[in-house]
Amino acid sequence: MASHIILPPDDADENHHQEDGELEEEQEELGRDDAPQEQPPKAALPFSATCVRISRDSYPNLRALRNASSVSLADAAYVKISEGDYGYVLDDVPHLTDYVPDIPTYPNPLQDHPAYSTVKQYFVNEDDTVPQKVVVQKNSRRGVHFRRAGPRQRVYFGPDEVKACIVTCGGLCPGLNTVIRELVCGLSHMYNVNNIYGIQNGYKGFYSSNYLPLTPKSVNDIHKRGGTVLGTSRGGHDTKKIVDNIQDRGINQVYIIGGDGTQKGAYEIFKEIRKRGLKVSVAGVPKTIDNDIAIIDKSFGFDTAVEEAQRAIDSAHVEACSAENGIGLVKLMGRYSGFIAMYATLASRDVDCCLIPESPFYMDGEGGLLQYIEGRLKENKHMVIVVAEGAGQDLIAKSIATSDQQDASGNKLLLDIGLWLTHKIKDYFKSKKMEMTIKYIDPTYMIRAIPSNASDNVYCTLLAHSAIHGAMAGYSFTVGMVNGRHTFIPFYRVTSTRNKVKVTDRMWARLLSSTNQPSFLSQKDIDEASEADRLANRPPLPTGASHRVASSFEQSASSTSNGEI
Ligand SMILES: Nc1ncnc2c1ncn2[C@@H]1O[C@H](COP(=O)(O)OP(=O)(O)O)[C@@H](O)[C@H]1O
Ligand SMILES: O=P(O)(O)OC[C@H]1O[C@](O)(COP(=O)(O)O)[C@@H](O)[C@@H]1O
Ligand SMILES: [Mg+2]
Repeated sequence: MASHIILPPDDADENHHQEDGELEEEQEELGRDDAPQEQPPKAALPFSATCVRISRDSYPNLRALRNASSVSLADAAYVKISEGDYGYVLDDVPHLTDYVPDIPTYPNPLQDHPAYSTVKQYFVNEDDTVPQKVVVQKNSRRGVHFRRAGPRQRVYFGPDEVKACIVTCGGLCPGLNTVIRELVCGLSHMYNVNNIYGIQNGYKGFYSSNYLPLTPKSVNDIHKRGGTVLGTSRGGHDTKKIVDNIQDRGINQVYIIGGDGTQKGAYEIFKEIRKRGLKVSVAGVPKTIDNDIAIIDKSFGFDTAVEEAQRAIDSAHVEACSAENGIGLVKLMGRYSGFIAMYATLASRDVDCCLIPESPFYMDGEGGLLQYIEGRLKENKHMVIVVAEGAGQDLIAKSIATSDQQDASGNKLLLDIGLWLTHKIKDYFKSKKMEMTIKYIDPTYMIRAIPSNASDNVYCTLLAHSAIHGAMAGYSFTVGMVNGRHTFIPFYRVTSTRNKVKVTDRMWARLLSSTNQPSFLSQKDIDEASEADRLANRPPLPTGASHRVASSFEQSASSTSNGEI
């Protein structure tokens, strides 16, 4: 592998626009290791001593990488990249040794753990990385890789040294308690850590509440409950106060569970810790019910939420079928991304129309939603509509006065698209003098305030363990599954973009073909999508795609974004 590179902030191009995503079988067996080791002394540099500062202009790949992930000028200083043969790029995560000199290392206590003694090749090779894109052609460059998660042979914290804390922030999500439980049990059982604290009610709990001591006993049953035993909140991120408290209380591992906003907060905390030269690992565990965090395959709790959303859709279907010209309308979570609505629709097969924020639609006239509903009722006598809460906000704004209110985290407060649609549909059929009934179901928090299902529970366990292994090994990162492998992802990567349903990808096409709804895309929209695809070096959409585009989208290139295959 070639030299490490940290992109310097001083040559960053501020105005540049975007141009352009189980451990054992492959591992080398790594032997036992018993003695603590001193690191070779390093000069105290502002950046990693193992890193070479280079001019970004001389590295077109790095420029593309930086542009592709929208790294801000300030954050360019923290980007840590290595290049290898055939276009291999490692988008690496920060390590304690980047800024703290002479840290001793210790043998990983797992090597003496009876439960793990049966595992032949337990430790991950330090050089293991995971590709962001797994679909390649013969001449493809190897592309961006992330450091593989998993236990390292040597750790950067001594047996009694660790003082860890756990915080949950943002909205609820099934599985939060499982992650908390597995962080506590994993730290305790795998690394013999006894000092673990819970921060109460989100970021503000760092400086405004007592820290709760957590033990495997105190968290034993919590995975069976929804919510978070620690409490959560939006707002309250004060970097200086938070890091002051981390420093004053001697915390050296910070586990932060939360969504895109929370991971941005984790990044700010990491930067302040680094500025102060503290020996503290920051590990983010991404949480989002909307599945909108970039890079990762899927967020924990998402499957559970989709399963619960099914129940609402089933009820809507029963109501719709039992009335003459019955419409069942279900509103599901999804502020900016319609993954829950899309997957619930695909899973249900009872849905006639799914509306998401990524796919603008219109109500009136030829090809509009009202005409489609009328046709569907005449044909089938009932229909089910699923709408993501962030869909159609532009339409509501046109018809009623709106204000730009925000929640404590700065998220725009949405208008109720479900109620608005209900009134519009009723008015339309009244004007047509056509009998119909509409039943509006809004399960809101019911899909996220539940315990996680079996597969999410296992997923949460693996995420928690990966976070622990990474923190013990001295890294700061967001943990995430990429192409089925657990990885350490740089904070800036998961916070610089939001994952969205791509309406020009196959998954949305599958949905269109399963509901048979109009795509609401004009030829202009399709042309623009084709151009975007072309710019991203993907095969363009076939020309001549028309109003119903499902079948033509089937031929478009496969995506590497999460949730779409
Ligand atoms: N850009 C940011 N910098 C620092 N903290 C942030 C930022 N955005 C959000 N936060 C904090 O992260 C926490 C959760 O954010 P929020 O957006 O509400 O939820 P989520 O993490 O689920 O996306 C809040 O305490 C909020 O103050
Ligand atoms: O009412 P709250 O608690 O702010 O949460 C509601 C919002 O949170 C969300 O669930 C998104 O939160 P995530 O960060 O978990 O993706 C939205 O779908 C929803 O609008
Ligand atoms: Mg969010």
